[in-house]
Amino acid sequence: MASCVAQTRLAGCRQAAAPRRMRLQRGVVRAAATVEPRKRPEYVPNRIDDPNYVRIFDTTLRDGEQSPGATLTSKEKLEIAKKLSQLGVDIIEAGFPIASPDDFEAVRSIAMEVGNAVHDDGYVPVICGLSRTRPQDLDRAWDAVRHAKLPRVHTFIATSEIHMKYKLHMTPEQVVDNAVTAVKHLRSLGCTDIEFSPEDAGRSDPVFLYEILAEVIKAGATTLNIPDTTGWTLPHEFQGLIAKIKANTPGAENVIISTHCQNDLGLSTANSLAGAMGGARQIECTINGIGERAGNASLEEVVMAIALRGKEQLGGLYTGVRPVHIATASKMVSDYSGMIVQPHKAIVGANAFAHESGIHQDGMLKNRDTYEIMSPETIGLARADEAGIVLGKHSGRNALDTRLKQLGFDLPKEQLNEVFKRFKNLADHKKNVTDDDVLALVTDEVHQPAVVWVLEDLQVVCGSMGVPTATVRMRGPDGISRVTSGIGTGPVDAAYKAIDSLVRVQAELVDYSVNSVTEGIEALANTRVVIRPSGKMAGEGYVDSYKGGKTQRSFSGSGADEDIVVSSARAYISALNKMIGYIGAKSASDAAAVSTSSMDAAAEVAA
Ligand SMILES: CC(=O)SCCNC(=O)CCNC(=O)[C@H](O)C(C)(C)COP(=O)(O)OP(=O)(O)OC[C@H]1O[C@@H](n2cnc3c(N)ncnc32)[C@H](O)[C@@H]1OP(=O)(O)O
Ligand SMILES: CC(C)C(=O)C(=O)O
Repeated sequence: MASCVAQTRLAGCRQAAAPRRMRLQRGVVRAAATVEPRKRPEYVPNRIDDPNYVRIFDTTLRDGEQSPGATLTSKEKLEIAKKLSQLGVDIIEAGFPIASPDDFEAVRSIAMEVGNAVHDDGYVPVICGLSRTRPQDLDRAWDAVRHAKLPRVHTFIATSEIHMKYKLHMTPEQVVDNAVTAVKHLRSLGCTDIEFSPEDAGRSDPVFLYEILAEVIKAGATTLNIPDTTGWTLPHEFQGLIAKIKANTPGAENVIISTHCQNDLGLSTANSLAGAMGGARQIECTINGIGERAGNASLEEVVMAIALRGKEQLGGLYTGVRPVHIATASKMVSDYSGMIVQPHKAIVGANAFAHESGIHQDGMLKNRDTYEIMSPETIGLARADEAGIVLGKHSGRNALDTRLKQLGFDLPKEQLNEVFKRFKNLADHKKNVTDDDVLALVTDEVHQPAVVWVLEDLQVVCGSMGVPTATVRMRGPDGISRVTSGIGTGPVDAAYKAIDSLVRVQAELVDYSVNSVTEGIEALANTRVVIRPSGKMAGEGYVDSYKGGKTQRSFSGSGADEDIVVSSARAYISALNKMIGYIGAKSASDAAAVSTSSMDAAAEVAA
């Protein structure tokens, strides 16, 4: 017989996730190594003054958001765009403005804010919006990006036989006509940085590609992006395709050729690099490789391959990206999108710098270059002891703040105080507070949607005897704290039932996962949930228009705590807050209905 009582800030009932394999502390021996970006050439849409410079076009916010299950709020998109600017990508594809009012607003605010925040060295990212060839799409896209210092519109139409015949119901002549008219339309609006993509180029007739591309160049396109939309091609084929397009398309020498490689055969990074060897000087990619179906070329893989092997093996290619921000960008995208990074993912996976077996560990202890082709510091994973700061029970605010700044987080005082409080609680139970722990706490405190409901306390009674019961105390939107209880099939279910009865919105749990942040029984638990409106709330207003009006919108949330039930509750409340915030953004009357029912429920409980 077993039973337990778990309380916030008490360690009881902790179902710690499986301890991780032993790993060596990273960066202990080796001095911090950084890959310093070289000065980027001045931005001119259709020309790059250095033949070896490759533009990095990030499409995390557009193709990345097309990942099944990923949904980003406008605020999250803005935060990610700021991070991409810090990372130094040349172009940010911020969204598909015609897709929904939300998407339009997100692209517009990124254009206004990030697209005008010029860095000290004069760099500012180009802000791009995607558009079909339809005039209303083009107008909307231009409207969304035009306030950026460097605005771009990216228009596309499919050119493979199968797409033209079955999807578009157009003849090749109609497709060429649509493409040319679209480019001319953009020119007439005043847009001078125009990207054109022949969708499904990887399966299109190359001769038809030369023809349509020559026509859009004449009409005024400045970048020709060659998408391998279905991830069909092999690296040597894709390299050949790019080289042939450059050689056979009249006017190709006056524009930039770009790659956009999907990952259906796991070849997107290889194909992108092969494309660059074929003469492409823009590579489209996403953080963590997220994207439609199996995803897109992963920015961190492309950038690090060029940084490490560009000089020797890729004819001297280089990019303007600052790899030291890769780790924080990866974490932010994973947290916001709910798309967990697999542990063995190249560059950014949890195991990417972990060494498991004896022979490897022996080699690493003798010389880290035996098994590491890059140091973790290169991508921003500097270790605490490198900086001379060991975070623990006796650390103060200054040490925590300094470490956070080294990790890329400059928190305002209030947020720092909140993180510090939780750091101290953790340090009371955990001997070594690692960077991963600190990052989990920051994510939990800072990367949260606008707070509507706050968890104040939680207690669960569970075990093999009796009914699992949870009691929660939560502060509502009116600032009043209320307490209620719920029963469930297990402690997490009971906690969620109690939360539901206070918040009173109907939501279905679609996905739930828990990971330990570090190894050991005292590890922080990191929970991620995905929820969807259900019951009466599953109506029209909550349908995800971005995904073509066909799927129900979902909301992800994450939470971290030493206590697995508390971490689960925090994740659920974060997703609920996001859902309530979205409802508020969609319709003021709906929002009022939600908060009234939330408050009514709370008042009933209080009474
Ligand atoms: C390869 C890519 O990743 S392309 C980008 C894909 N991204 C997205 O689709 C996400 C955003 N999409 C959406 O929100 C919606 O699909 C919208 C708002 C764009 C359009 O919604 P709807 O008007 O309901 O159209 P729906 O999605 O059902 O069908 C697409 C229509 O666009 C047409 N179309 C597709 N590509 C193009 C193009 N490049 N230029 C012109 N028309 C096109 C299709 O033929 C179809 O037309 P039809 O309705 O006359 O048959
Ligand atoms: C819009 C284009 C570039 C695209 O995403 C694709 O073809 O995969």
